[in-house]
Amino acid sequence: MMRFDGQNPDEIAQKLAQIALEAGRLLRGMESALVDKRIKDDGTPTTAADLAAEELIIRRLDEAWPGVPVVAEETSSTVQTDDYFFLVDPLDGTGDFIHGTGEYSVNIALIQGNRPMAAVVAAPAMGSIWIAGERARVSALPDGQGTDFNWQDAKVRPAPEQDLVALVSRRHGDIATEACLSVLSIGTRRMTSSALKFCLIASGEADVYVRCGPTMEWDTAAGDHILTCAGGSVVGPGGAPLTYGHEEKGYRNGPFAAIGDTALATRLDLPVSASAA
Ligand SMILES: Nc1ncnc2c1ncn2[C@@H]1O[C@H](COP(=O)(O)O)[C@@H](OP(=O)(O)O)[C@H]1O
Ligand SMILES: [Mg+2]
Repeated sequence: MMRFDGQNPDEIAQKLAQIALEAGRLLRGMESALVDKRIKDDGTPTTAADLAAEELIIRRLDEAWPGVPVVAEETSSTVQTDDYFFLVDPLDGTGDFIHGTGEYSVNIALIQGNRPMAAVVAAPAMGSIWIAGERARVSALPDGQGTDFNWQDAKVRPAPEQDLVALVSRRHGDIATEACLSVLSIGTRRMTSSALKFCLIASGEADVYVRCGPTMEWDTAAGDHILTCAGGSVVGPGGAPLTYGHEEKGYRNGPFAAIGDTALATRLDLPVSASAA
């Protein structure tokens, strides 16, 4: 298998950005097509766009890094992970893609062991992209057929004493998440879909995102790495970082909190397991 020893994580992240840019253009081109959706076993929708973007990303990853396993949303059950593997959500926020809010993203993370080492989250319809290798950076997505990014460092902000900005899922809420948020002094709640929630915290535009309902590893790995490299953290119950590659759990995450200011961790009280959908 292809090894990554000695490869610079920031250069890997830049290559991932090119792949996400191409996948994002494909998705934008399919936005106005009549969306024929199918409801999966977990109750979430999938479309031809999810499948087309996933197929493209897997092909490009295999060209760049032959033989590295790719665990992707639509085909995860057929893949065996290794020391290194990719986690891919080709279209995170499929519901938003269908409803036209533009709040969907392309998420790709390279995992080494059980933690991410390089990642991209692109939000094609919002025109923004975030990457992280060792440092987190953000750029506008190039227009037309352009390929030039304008990378700037992404950095979290210190949490204000009061009036925190919390991001909450537009489509999935649960009582445990509300209970956890109620102990923080939240001033503004902003509904946002997909991995954009991690990235807005990484860019210092929000403070906290708590999720106790079900999510999958490909929903969180890339955003987790970007936020962590921007100075924040993503923690599970007890304050431990999330770990990835849990095939035995069907790649399901437990509850987690994504925070910009790591001092917020002591104020959180997450339940031990994820709540029902
Ligand atoms: N019952 C369930 N089981 C597993 N994952 C679920 C789920 N309900 C929602 N999700 C996850 O939540 C993601 C959407 O989160 P949000 O509402 O914050 O955008 C979905 O991503 P996809 O749209 O990629 O399927 C899906 O993976
Ligand atoms: Mg997703």
